[in-house]
Amino acid sequence: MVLPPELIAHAARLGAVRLRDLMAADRDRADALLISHAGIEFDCSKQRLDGASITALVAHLEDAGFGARREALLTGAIVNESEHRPALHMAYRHGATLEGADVTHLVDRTQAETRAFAQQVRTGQFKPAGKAVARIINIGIGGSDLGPRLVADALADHAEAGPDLRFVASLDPSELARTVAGADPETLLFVIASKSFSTQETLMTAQAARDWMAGQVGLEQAGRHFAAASAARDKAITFGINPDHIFDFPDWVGGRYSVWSAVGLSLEIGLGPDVFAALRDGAQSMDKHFATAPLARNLPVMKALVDFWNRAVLGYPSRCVAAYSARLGLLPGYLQQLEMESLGKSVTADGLPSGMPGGALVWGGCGTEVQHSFFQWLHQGSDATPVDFIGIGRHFASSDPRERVLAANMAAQGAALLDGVQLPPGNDPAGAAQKSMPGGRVSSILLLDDLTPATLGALLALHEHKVFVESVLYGINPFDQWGVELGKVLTKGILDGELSGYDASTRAMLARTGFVPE
Ligand SMILES: O=P(O)(O)OC[C@H]1O[C@](O)(CO)[C@@H](O)[C@@H]1O
Repeated sequence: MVLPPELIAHAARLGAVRLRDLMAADRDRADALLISHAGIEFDCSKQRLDGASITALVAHLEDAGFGARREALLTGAIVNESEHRPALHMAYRHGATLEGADVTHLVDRTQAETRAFAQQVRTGQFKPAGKAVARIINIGIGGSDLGPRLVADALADHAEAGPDLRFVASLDPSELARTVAGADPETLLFVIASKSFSTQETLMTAQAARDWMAGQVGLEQAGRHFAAASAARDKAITFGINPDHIFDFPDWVGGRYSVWSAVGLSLEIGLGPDVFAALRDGAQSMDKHFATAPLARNLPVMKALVDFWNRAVLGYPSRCVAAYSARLGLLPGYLQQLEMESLGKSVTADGLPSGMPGGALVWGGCGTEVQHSFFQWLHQGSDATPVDFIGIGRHFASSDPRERVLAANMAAQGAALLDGVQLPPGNDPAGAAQKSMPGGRVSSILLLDDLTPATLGALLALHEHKVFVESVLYGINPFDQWGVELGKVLTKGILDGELSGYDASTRAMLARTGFVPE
C-alpha cells in the first residue's frame, strides 16, 4: 500500500495552519466533526482535519477495497487468511452469518447453556460442595482475561447481587494466592477461560488452583469447583473439567474478540445474565451502524480514519487514551491488546511488505490521576501525541460536584493541548519560556451518555470495527498474531535446557542466575 498523493498534499496544507485557525475558519466545525451513535459521541473537531481531507480519506478507504472487505467480514467469508477462518465474533451479538449459513443456532445454544449455568450458580442451585458459590475466579490471559476483567470492573456498579468476581492472569504465584485469600474453599468456582486450552500460563495456574483446592477439600472434590470456556473442548476434558461444565465456542471467535462468547461466562455469573445481554445489545447496535451508516457519518469508520491519519499520514507513533472514569481504568490495557495484537504487523495477506507503518502504540491511564503523572509530557514534551479523551456525558451536569470537576478537567485538558499558552517574556524571559506551552496538539473525545452495559458494549464494538477498518488501510490481516509465537517456542527451549542456539547474552544471564531447566 502507498499513501495517495492527495493525502500527503492535504497533510502538508493542514500542517501549515495553526490548529486554532483551522477551527476558527469553519464555524460549523464542532457540529460537522461530531458523530453520535448508541449513546456515544465522537468529537474529532480538535483533529488536524477538515472536510476536504476527510473526503480524501474516505475515497482512499474505498479505493483500498473497504466495501468488499466489510462485506466479507459480515457474511462470514475467510478474512483471517493465515488461519483460514472467518472472524464472526459479531454473531455473539446476533448479527451475522457464516459462509451464507446461519450460525445463530450455534450461538443460541452456547448462550442458552451459559445463561442456564450462570443462573444455577447465582441462585445457589449449583453447589460444588453443598454450599452456594460465593466467589468466581477467572483464570485466563490475553483476550481470555482483558475483556472480562475490563467489563467486570466497568460494570461493577450495575452488577446484580451475586458471587464476587476475581481474575488471575499472572504466573506469579502471589496472584492466585491473593484471589483465594479469605475465601471459604467450598464456595469457590474457578472458570478456566482459554480458547486454545493450551496457553502455558493459564494451564499452569489452573493446575496450581486445582492442587490448592485438592489440599483444601480433597482430590476427589476439587474437580467440582472448575468450569471452562474454550474452543478446545477435548483439551478441557483431558485436563479434567466436567464435560457438563465446559462451554465451547468456534475457532472463528478470535481471542481478543472473545468476551462476547462463552469467555464471558464469569461475567454472566458475576454481573448477571441480563447485564451481560445488555452489553451484547449495545455492541449489536454499533454493529448495525457500522454495517449501514454512510462512511463519513459512520462512527467506527471515522474513528479509524482519524487514527490512520494521525499514524500513517501525520506520522504520530502513538496514541494516548485517557479515561475520565475510574470504571474505565482498564480500557487502555484492553485496547493495547485489541489494537496492537491486531495491527502490529507490516506484511500483507499475500506475504508482501505492506509499505505502511501498522497501528500506533496505544497507552494511557485514568484521569484526573494521569494529569499528575504523564500529562506534563503531553503538554510540553517534544513528542506531540494524539490523545483520546473518554468521558461520561452525565458527569457534566451531575449533582455530585466531584463528577462535574472530573468532566471539567477532561474538557480543560483538550483545550489546553489545543490552545497552549505563550507567555510574554517580560523581565523573566527564561521563566516565561519554561511556562509556555506549544499547543496545537490534537485530541478526540469519546463521550458516553452514561456508563451502562449498553454504552460499554457499543464502545468495545466501536473499537473492534475501528481496528478492522484500519487493517484495510494498512493492508494487513488483523485477526492473527504470529508475532507472539516465537517467544513461546523460545521459552520452551529454555525450559528444556536446549540453549545452544541462543544468543550469548541470554545464555550468560541464565548461567549467572543459576536457572534450572525442567
Ligand atoms: O485464550 P487462549 O487460547 O488461552 O489465549 C490467550 C491469548 O494468547 C494469545 O494467543 C497471544 O498469545 C492471544 O491472542 C489470546 O487472547
